[in-house]
Amino acid sequence: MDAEKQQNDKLHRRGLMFILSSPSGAGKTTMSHKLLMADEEIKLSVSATTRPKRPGEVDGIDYHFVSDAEFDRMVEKDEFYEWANVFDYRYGTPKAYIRKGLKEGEDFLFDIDWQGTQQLYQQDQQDVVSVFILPPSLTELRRRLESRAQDSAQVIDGRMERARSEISHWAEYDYVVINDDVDECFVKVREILHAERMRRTRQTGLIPFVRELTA
Ligand SMILES: Nc1ncnc2c1ncn2[C@@H]1O[C@H](COP(=O)(O)OP(=O)(O)OP(=O)(O)O)[C@@H](O)[C@H]1O
Ligand SMILES: Nc1nc2c(ncn2[C@@H]2O[C@H](COP(=O)(O)O)[C@@H](O)[C@H]2O)c(=O)[nH]1
Repeated sequence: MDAEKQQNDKLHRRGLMFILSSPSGAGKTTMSHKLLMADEEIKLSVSATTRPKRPGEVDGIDYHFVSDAEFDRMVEKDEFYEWANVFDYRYGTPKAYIRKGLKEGEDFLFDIDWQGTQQLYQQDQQDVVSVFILPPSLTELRRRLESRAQDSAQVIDGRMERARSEISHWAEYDYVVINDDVDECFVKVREILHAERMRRTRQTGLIPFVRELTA
């Protein structure tokens, strides 16, 4: 067990909502997978979506793939923390699982767009940490979307058309990182998470700890 884990075990703290956003193809899914592999204390918030499954995606792991009717039902029953229309489909964060985990001090990773980020800020500002990932250039962004080879040319064109407007939201985020080299970008994302966990206001166990320390 490393020193940071020991510290976290000793001092209770509030869970945080760690958001990664970017224009499509800039690399937030790549960063999310690396973070989930490297950090056993953070869990993915699995969104519900009406978009069709891509090759290799697994229901319940990458998304909860739901019908339009099921999404309507979830909206009606107020089961989402936030939801938005993105690229002709609907995406939303189911509420129950996240609320319970946060109360217990768990951290959650969100791969959501700027609309969802704004909604989470409005509801729960103190627990949100947001990171915007920029591509090094739009040429490279298109190259990545094409090399991922999971979307049709028409879908890729649509995502490229929206890239500028997505990027225009960069200044609404707490942190901005450029994903040029995967490993360098990942180190930065991980450092942000580590530092945010140590924020005094999140470490609710500090007061009793210091009291005991100085008794
Ligand atoms: N720094 C990088 N250099 C080169 N390729 C990269 C880099 N980061 C990610 N990629 C590749 O670019 C493609 C798009 O990345 P990824 O799927 O992570 O993007 P995304 O932001 O999650 O997109 P979406 O919003 O469409 O899900 C993938 O094939 C990924 O392997
Ligand atoms: N507001 C939300 N946005 C979400 C959610 N889940 C994913 N997303 C965003 O949608 C686009 C497209 O994702 P893709 O998997 O189809 O490429 C991307 O920007 C995601 O971040 C959500 O629950 N709420």
